[in-house]
Amino acid sequence: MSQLDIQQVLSARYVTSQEADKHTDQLRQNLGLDTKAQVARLAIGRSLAMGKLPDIKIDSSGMAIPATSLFSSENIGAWVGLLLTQAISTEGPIFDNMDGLRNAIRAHWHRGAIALWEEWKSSDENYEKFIEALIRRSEMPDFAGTADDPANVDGQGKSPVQVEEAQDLSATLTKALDELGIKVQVKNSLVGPRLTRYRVLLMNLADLGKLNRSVSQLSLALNLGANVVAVSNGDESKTIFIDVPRPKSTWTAVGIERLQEWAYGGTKDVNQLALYAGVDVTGNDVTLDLAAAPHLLVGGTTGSGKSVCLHSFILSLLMRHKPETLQLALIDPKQVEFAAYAKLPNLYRGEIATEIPQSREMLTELVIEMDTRYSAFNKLGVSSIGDARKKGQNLPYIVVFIEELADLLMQDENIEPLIARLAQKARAAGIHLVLATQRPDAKTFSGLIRSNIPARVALTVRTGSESRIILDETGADNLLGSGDMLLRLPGEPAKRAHGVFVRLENVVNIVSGVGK
Ligand SMILES: Nc1ncnc2c1ncn2[C@@H]1O[C@H](COP(=O)(O)OP(=O)(O)OP(=O)(O)O)[C@@H](O)[C@H]1O
Repeated sequence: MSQLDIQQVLSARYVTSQEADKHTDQLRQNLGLDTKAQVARLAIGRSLAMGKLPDIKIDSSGMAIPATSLFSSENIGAWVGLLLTQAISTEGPIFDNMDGLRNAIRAHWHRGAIALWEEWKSSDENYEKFIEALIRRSEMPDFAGTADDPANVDGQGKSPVQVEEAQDLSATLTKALDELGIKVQVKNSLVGPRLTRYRVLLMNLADLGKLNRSVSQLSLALNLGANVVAVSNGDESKTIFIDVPRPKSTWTAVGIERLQEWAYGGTKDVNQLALYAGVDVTGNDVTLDLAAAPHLLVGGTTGSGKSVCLHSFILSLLMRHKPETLQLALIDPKQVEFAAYAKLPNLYRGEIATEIPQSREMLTELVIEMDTRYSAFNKLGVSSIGDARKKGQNLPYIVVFIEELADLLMQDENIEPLIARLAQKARAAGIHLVLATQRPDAKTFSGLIRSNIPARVALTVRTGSESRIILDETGADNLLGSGDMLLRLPGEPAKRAHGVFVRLENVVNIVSGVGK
């Protein structure tokens, strides 16, 4: 039975972390708000939209705010209700006593304040841009639905499977296009995991240009955010595909079973580093070979699904390789994301680098490893890991995952040359990089690193210019969040994929089987 008593809830003070305290004050000043409680409410609201709370301990050495200032006595019931509903719907820690409530408020305040502060910085500290990004999020299709719910995951790994029935918009689409002066006939439609693909016959081919210019109006006419509808060439002359996003309650999440089916079902070619990105608009597998790529940047705003995407890449490799053919070098300045891999038998140096000096040492050692491999190749008369393997030299691939590139580059100027060197030269030595950042800006991703990391994954970003930094084109600013991504490989057009929803228990399960 719940031990929450409204009088107790109302008379309590709620304490935040030191970091959230600092950002709350910074945001109050920068946004010109009167009280820290206003920022705290914004932060808690922001965090409520970000999915399950991570299971980490958060300090309580920040400021305390009385309940009546934090929420007001009229609204506190609604806030507690929201916190509880979010905990239940994300399968987060459910609370029924004062300590649980205090922890939930502290965790949301902490996570939301950090997210808002990051978003403020990514908006170039420009008030309009910041507010525009916040509003744009709320204009996206209804994400408050249940796609993260296991019920939406197709246990057989087959897709598409609908949860709530998807609405057929053929008539609305035809009418909206007619109003834009474009006559069409919808031939049929296919309900994909998150979007419905309408196969449309253009009555007059000359209207194609007009249609491409009217995507934004068409999106708005369908009551969606600007530009979220995508138009592409169809499979017959005069036919085009119009992909229309649906409300989240009709999405089919891509479950771990889908990744396992691919990993265990396909050929285990040890000369490939196959990564499973997810499924495309119509539900087919989207994959890439990192060995050919040869290095990858994963960029996206906070909460867009970067960490989940990195887990799906790491698990793809672990499921197809044995420790003898693969080592993982993990660098995680955020300190928590890779913790579940700490006991992997094929962890490079047997540790996860979470501190800057440790990360620099690991990267230095990787450069030495690369040079040592090239000397060995010279002696063997070969020039790549593949040829060395043919001559019996069985070196493992080393894949380096860096969770938050910007943190490393900003905190130690000696790190950039090491990453640049690996990006330039490590490929033939069998060392590959996967770099993630939530700050896709020119400072983080420029120069030698940029020109030597040709494969890119963009999850949702705030602006077209952030999308261009990652992909060299816009588009990621109109993605749907929650692991929706654009994958761009050298010389190929960008492909859309909806990522695998990997949960912590999936990681723990798969990691426990490695090497057995
Ligand atoms: N493929 C997916 N399918 C469904 N939901 C997803 C998927 N990927 C991510 N999500 C949802 O988005 C939330 C945030 O994902 P994730 O933690 O990976 O974001 P992030 O970009 O790493 O954020 P941060 O930079 O703040 O760590 C998840 O908790 C989950 O609810």
